[in-house]
Amino acid sequence: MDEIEKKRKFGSTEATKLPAKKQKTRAAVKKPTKAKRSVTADKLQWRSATLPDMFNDAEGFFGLEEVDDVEVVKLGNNNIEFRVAGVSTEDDESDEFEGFDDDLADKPIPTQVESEEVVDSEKTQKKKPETKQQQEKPEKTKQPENPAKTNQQEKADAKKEKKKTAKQAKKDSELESNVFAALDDVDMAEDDVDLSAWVRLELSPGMLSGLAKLKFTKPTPIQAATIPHILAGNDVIGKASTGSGKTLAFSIPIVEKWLERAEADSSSEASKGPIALILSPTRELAHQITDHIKDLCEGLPNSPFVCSVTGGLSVHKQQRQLLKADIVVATPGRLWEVISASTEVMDKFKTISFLVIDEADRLLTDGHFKEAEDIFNALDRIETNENEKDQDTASRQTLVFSATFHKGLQQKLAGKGKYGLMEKEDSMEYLLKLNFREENPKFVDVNPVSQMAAGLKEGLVECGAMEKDLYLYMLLLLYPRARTLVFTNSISAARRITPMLQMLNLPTNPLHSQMAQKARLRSIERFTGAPNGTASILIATDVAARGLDIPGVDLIIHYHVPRAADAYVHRSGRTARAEKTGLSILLCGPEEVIPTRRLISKVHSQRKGGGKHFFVQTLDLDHKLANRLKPRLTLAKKISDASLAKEKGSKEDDWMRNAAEELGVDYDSEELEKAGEWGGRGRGRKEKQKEARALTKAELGAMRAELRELLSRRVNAGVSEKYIATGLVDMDELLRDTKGDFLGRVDGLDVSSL
Ligand SMILES: Nc1ncnc2c1ncn2[C@@H]1O[C@H](COP(=O)(O)OP(=O)(O)OP(=O)(O)O)[C@@H](O)[C@H]1O
Repeated sequence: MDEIEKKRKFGSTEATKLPAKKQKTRAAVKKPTKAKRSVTADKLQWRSATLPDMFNDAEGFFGLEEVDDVEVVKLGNNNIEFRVAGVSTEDDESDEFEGFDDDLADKPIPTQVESEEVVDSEKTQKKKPETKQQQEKPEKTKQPENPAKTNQQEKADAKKEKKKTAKQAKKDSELESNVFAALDDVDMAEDDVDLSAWVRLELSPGMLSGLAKLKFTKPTPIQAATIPHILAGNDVIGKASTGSGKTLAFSIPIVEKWLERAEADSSSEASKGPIALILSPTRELAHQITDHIKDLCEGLPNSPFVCSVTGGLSVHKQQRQLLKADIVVATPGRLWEVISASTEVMDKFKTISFLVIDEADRLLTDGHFKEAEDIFNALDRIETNENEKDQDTASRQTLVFSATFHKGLQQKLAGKGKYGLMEKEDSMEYLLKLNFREENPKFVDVNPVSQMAAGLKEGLVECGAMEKDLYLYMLLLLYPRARTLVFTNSISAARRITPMLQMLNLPTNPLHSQMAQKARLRSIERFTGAPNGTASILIATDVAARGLDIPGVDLIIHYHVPRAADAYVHRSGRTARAEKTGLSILLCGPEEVIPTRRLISKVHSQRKGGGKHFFVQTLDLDHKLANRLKPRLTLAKKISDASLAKEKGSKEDDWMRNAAEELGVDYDSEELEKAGEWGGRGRGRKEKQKEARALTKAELGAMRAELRELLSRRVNAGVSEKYIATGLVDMDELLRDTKGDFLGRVDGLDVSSL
């Protein structure tokens, strides 16, 4: 950017009037020491411009590129020409860009012909560097003026050449040994990975090297249990806890089959149509699955074209991509929109060998099923047409995966076949909407006892209804180096909590479905971008609950108790993934105690045995400390609420002003309010909003200053002689010596009595 800025500046007319010193330098380099050749813009050495963080170049959106050492010459007819340094034997002093030529700026612009002539003469001078053979060949036509001198010269030249060749050879051999060393490193890295645990699955060598590159030394239990069935051609329903590698459980066999197909059809260049369609309930998850498959295929000599079809790109573009796709990962709504608009695209799907439904219990219920059903029906239709016969069962394989399935699935699916299932109304009737190829899909449940990841610890904090913000703040202080995901049940709560925590100097980002896609990606990026060991907080709704594999999440806080048990399982599953550990804490208000007990008993029902079982530990936070933190929290809340209310108010004002204009009446917000706009339900809240809006800039400024002062003051944590100084102190450290007064006399929640 700097370079470009510099060039732009020099290119302007003011820039031509350089200070005397600069003019002098320019005069010195003006001697043509290095010939330049003309090239087209696409031949220049463009590279991506690094944007300052504030521009947040999500997805390379700005797409800016920069280039160095290029002279831009104005030609006639508004044309410009790019000149770069050609091969030169002269010294390199002129390499530094010294601005545009004064002559060019001051002189009339040359005509097209003149400038072309210049370029041509340069071209002829500089043409290609001579080959070694040409250099060695003596020029027959030219007679030497002084043979003795020429002889000497030739000797010197030959010596120079020999030296140059030796130097080059040395350089080459160094380069070669470096390259081989690097390759050895890669081989070593792959050799180091013991893949014997994968052998039983009989995967191809290409696939094994892909897994070695990912450093996955052994299959996870769900992979070991399902891959052989999928490779054998069975329909599979796979259940395994969150973060247990379900994505690769279906992706490895799909890519294996694609490799087989590609080898068999190596004669044909054109895509035969996709081999697999993978459906996912959210965009983020679809992109994540796509990336995961791409990572797996990275080292393959021949890899499939994986294409995600979600909102965000134009329908036409996605249709074009679908025509050449080998594996399609899609959200149902968008896919249906894209394929139902083109029979050509729709027809491509008759080659599907695998239909995968990830997060099946969510995708086949909720509001998603209508579009998913349209897709299934269309797939059945084109397959039937293709085979020109009525079909009861699909010829494609159906693979269904999730960490949670409705209660009763285990007994009902295991070995009883789908017809047995149909009779039971409370069973997985949504699975029966799928046209399985087999009567008995293989049901694989690798965690029949617990749905929760093995490395997960669960805790609960009981607090007053109005104290949730305070206890959330305390927990965040307690884990000051954690990557924490806080779940709320509503978008408005996520919107409110984010600025409040930001006011308290905590690095917080929001994530909910009313944010634009780019802002969502940016939030996740910022959340994950914080260096390890530093605080990073994401306040999210359940849009982030399913499937997201955000690396290194340490702590989940349920600000609201989730409305359903499966949401609790999936939210908590964003931590303790891939055999790591993590903590999930529920903030439980008085009105949430009964639903919480019900929820925990449901989630841990399989683990229930005789006696007391404390799967969720109650954490007793220090109320004295809470009281000391209250003033800063209250102030932060007031300031952020005021900012939100002002923002909301000005939007409402705009809306009312527009409405009044359309009606042709005068706008008077007071009048309209009196006329009932603020009355009725939620009046108290509206009153508060009104108060918050009424705060002046000066009042807000004073509150900010007070908060700053509070945050800089130390708070006596009541633990030995140590203090909380700012929002970012290691409370773990503080608590290390305590006798349990803070983290508490740990009482378990007795699920056996539920
Ligand atoms: N064989 C393996 N060895 C080590 N890590 C693995 C292996 N397979 C997958 N992983 C890693 O485990 C993590 C979790 O995998 P994945 O996202 O597929 O989990 P999941 O079971 O689909 O979880 P969820 O139910 O939350 O969607 C990923 O980071 C993935 O790269």
